[in-house]
Amino acid sequence: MIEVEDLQVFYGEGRDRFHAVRDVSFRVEKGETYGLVGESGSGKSSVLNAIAGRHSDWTGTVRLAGAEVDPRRRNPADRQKVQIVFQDPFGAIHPKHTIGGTIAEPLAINRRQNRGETVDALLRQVGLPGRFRYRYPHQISGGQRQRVSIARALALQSPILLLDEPTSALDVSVQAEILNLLQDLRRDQGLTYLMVTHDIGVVGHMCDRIGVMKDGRIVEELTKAQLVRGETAHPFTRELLSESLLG
Ligand SMILES: Nc1ncnc2c1ncn2[C@@H]1O[C@H](COP(=O)(O)OP(=O)(O)OP(=O)(O)O)[C@@H](O)[C@H]1O
Repeated sequence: MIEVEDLQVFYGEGRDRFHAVRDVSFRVEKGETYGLVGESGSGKSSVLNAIAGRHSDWTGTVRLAGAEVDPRRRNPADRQKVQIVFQDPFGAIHPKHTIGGTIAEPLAINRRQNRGETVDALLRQVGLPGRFRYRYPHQISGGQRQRVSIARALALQSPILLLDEPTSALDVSVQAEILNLLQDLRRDQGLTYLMVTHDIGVVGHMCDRIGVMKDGRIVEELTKAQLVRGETAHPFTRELLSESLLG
């Protein structure tokens, strides 16, 4: 579902040009969850934003659901292949729009019919009552807001979700609920996930494989089984895992 080859991501121009991601290649199979982990500034979000079409200064090859996409997503069909769920559900939702309006926005932009029914179905899928469509973001909890972000990301039936630290801004008590919801959705709808996380607990709960990033490169790939057995070849990964476990 996701194939990335020799991805290079840049920021800035001229003398300020910064090469943030170097020679990154990986693939994610349909139905799989692939985690990108690594210290702050290692390039995880840059990879996600390039794949999402949110940052266009990159070279390399990105194939989504079998077809190559260009950095600017000139083909409108490419814009519906991936959706992104952000860390901070409050920042991602317009404070003056109702929940129903927020979820319906991508449907309206894409001129989809039967938007009311679709919003009801999406609320149900993320475990929120239908009456929530009339509420505003400040009237619901952080966990409920993240459910709304997920509902909106599901609206166009994109086969790939990019998850950028989807639970790190939430209370510990609701983190597992959101992770369980994401797992159920992945299973029921055959979705493929690429997620960025700092949290080794989230990796253990969600990821089939991880790519460990350092200084813009993937320095090691591990399956969940290798991770659980501590079979890491790279000293940096061992350090990262022990820090996460301690933290
Ligand atoms: N808009 C930008 N302009 C300039 N440099 C940027 C920009 N965004 C990111 N960078 C730089 O690119 C590098 C990778 O950043 P990125 O946000 O991808 O890392 P990350 O691993 O996701 O970090 P974090 O876990 O803190 O989000 C960093 O050195 C960062 O300073």
